[in-house]
Amino acid sequence: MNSDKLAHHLHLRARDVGRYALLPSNPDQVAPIAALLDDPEFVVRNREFETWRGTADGETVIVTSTGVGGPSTALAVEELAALGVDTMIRVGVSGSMRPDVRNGELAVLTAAIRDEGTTRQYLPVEFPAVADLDVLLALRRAADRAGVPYRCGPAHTKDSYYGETEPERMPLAAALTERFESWRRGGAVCSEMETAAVFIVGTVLKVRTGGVVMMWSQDAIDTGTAPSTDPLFATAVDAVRTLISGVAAQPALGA
Ligand SMILES: O=P(O)(O)O[C@H]1O[C@H](CO)[C@@H](O)[C@H]1O
Ligand SMILES: O=c1cc[nH]c(=O)[nH]1
Repeated sequence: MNSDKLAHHLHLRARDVGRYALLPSNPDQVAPIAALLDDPEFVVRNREFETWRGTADGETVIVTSTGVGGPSTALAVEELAALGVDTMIRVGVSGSMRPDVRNGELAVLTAAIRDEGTTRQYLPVEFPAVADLDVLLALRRAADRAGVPYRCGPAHTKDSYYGETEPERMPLAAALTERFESWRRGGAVCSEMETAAVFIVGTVLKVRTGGVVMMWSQDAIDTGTAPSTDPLFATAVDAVRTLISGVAAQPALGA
């Protein structure tokens, strides 16, 4: 993309970004994540897309919010890739799908169940939504170093938050419950709303993607007692630093 051309939704230009992006969905999480980089600075905000920039080992890293769900996430990944970003990590919060997970554990995401609509406009649903191996390994290393409990596995990505958290009040209650149980029995770790879009759009555009989320219990969400996201943010930034330090050995897909 011409460095002067303004990305339609993100309001970024190619000169604003580098190769690396961290992607929370929540704009409120952008500044605290950027604060863990060197020389953080606000860049721009348009709609739900707020961007800050910092550096790690002298490399530019941006933090951009994607908004909730597949449609806005897909266009963020599209516009960032067009600007030259080739490595993107989803950072967020999810519900847990395993009874033995404690509130506040992290999930390093190997893949995503495409229980949403956006990615079906990119690839047939049989195509797997998977993380890039180098990004995945950097995230797992960072989670180890953070010293917090974590799981690795697939996320369930859906379009309807309340269809997941309150399926009983939906006309499709029986089907939703049965499908959710099948994801759980198949080994899904957590449920959230963006990872499938990050992985599939990233695959199509040949950029490296990964994801890490903190799992909050429904009770913690309902009572406003959710644990601090500090270990989540530290893990994501540490993973980017690892990728940057090994950058020569890890070319982007298709490079
Ligand atoms: O906390 P974030 O990262 O926004 O993630 C989860 O929370 C939102 C729903 O409340 C969805 O975006 C879901 O993916
Ligand atoms: O259960 C949850 C919690 C957070 N975000 C989700 O999408 N689901």
